[in-house]
Amino acid sequence: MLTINSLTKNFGGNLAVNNVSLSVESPQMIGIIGRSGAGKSTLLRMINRLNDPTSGEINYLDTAVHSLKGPEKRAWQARCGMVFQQFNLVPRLDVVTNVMLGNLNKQSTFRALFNLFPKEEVFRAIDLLERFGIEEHMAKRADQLSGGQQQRVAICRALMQNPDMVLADEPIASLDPMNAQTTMEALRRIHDEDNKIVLCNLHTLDTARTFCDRVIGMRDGRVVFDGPANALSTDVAREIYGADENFSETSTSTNINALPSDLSSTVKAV
Ligand SMILES: Nc1ncnc2c1ncn2[C@@H]1O[C@H](COP(=O)(O)OP(=O)(O)OP(=O)(O)O)[C@@H](O)[C@H]1O
Repeated sequence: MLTINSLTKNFGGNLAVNNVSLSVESPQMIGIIGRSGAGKSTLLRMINRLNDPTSGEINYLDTAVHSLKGPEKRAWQARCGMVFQQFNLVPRLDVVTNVMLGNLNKQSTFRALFNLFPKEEVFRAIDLLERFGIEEHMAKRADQLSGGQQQRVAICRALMQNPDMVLADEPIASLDPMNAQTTMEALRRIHDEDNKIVLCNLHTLDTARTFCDRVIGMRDGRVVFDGPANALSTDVAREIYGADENFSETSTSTNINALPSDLSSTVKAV
């Protein structure tokens, strides 16, 4: 389905992504892990063409993604739903309008500016909010929601255009453990129920193990591990993170059960 060949991105001498090749043969939930600066975001941003590759190829079915330009490139970007760490919602707009903005490139800016959305789009947005358990907040301003609720709104917005795949760039990095779990469950449902590829940059190993079928480990722009989540041993993690024997997985954890017991019970009680 998705094949990446010798993909490289060079930012003025800084090799952010270095000769990466990988292939996704069927819809999978894939976690990309690695320390800060390993090239995870740049890889995702090349797949949806927010960044142009310096060299290499990205092919999806019969589309040569790496060479798309103009309207074809924008059409491709509509096929990749993006979810960002900071949600990127419009804070003063209500939740349902934020979701409908996911279809912005399919409707005129004039209509969007004046909130003139067709009824079917309003219903579709509400259906998505219902699906992820946030319909009761649909009339609130986006900035009145918690971080986890905002991230689920952002996921609904990404789904509004019925994308072929969802690319999530550190979707839980700003969330507390409870909200991180709900957000990962929502992303997993997109894979399980809609049969879509979900590619998700993550900082935490336990999240990758719990929610992903496959894990890609990046270090210094290269892929240094690509395998099933259950093959992600502590030794492999050390190799990915370039850490020594003092490396502690719990220090990267967002799992409520992996937190110190006093804090864990506080979080569970909320
Ligand atoms: N627009 C840019 N201009 C110049 N250098 C960049 C740009 N974007 C990323 N880089 C550099 O490319 C390298 C990889 O960055 P990238 O953001 O892809 O890593 P990452 O693994 O996603 O890190 P993080 O987890 O901190 O987001 C870093 O050295 C970064 O400074």
